[in-house]
Amino acid sequence: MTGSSPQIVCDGLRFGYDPRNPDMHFDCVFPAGRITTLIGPSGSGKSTLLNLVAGFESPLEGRVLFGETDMTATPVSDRPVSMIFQENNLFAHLSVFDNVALGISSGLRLAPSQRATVEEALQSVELAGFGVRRPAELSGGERQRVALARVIVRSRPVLLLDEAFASLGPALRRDMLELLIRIQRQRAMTTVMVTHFPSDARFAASQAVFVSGGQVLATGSAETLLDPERTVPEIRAYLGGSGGA
Ligand SMILES: Nc1ncnc2c1ncn2[C@@H]1O[C@H](COP(=O)(O)OP(=O)(O)OP(=O)(O)O)[C@@H](O)[C@H]1O
Repeated sequence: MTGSSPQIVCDGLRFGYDPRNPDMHFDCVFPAGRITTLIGPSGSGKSTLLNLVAGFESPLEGRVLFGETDMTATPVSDRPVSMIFQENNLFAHLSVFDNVALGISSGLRLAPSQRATVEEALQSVELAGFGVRRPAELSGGERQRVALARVIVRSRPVLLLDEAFASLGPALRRDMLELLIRIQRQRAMTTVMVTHFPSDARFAASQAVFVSGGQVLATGSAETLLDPERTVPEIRAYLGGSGGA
């Protein structure tokens, strides 16, 4: 793998939570340096696919490739990935500053220049001065911004988001997506974003992967795949009458 962000290939992945019944089968490509949205009905396997890419789950067959590198057997901690979940991204007993600093040093031993890096990251997510607080003293949106600040200092080339902003209201979700886009563009991270909001997917993503029944049913440009007028019947049905506001 080169220093730049890798294309991610899920090549013939077979998986089942019951290994005797590998009922999921994923083949797809997440283009290098782009934001891809992973959409599909509830229970279709989106989080499972994301967890296979992150390394939290292991396929029974197939390979996960980051660029030319086969990551299939690589432990989560050794994959060049940052991940943000809907909740519980932060350690409750640590300050906001330390939660971000963990992205640089798991032992929280930081050189002065690294402490400055943490402060800069907090500033860039508009949380300057919040470093001394505990996560419980923040709003849900602020907690997710701390998680984004940690993504900034970790500086990994791959970013995975599993419904990261789902519990926030529409205006705040849009603000968070704008922040995400800004951070993603600065580093050209290969980004995969699971969301249940087609409008969020259309706003942030250039590519889309549609998962249904444990399989990838369609991939392509987000603009086309998420347009009820131009997409395939399965996605039109998923988007519903309103076109998926
Ligand atoms: N840890 C687990 N053990 C057993 N089955 C699981 C586990 N996690 C998920 N599943 C099952 O695997 C299937 C896919 O789940 P997954 O969470 O990947 O779907 P999803 O598309 O992300 O759903 P949602 O949009 O509701 O979050 C579902 O049938 C789910 O019940």
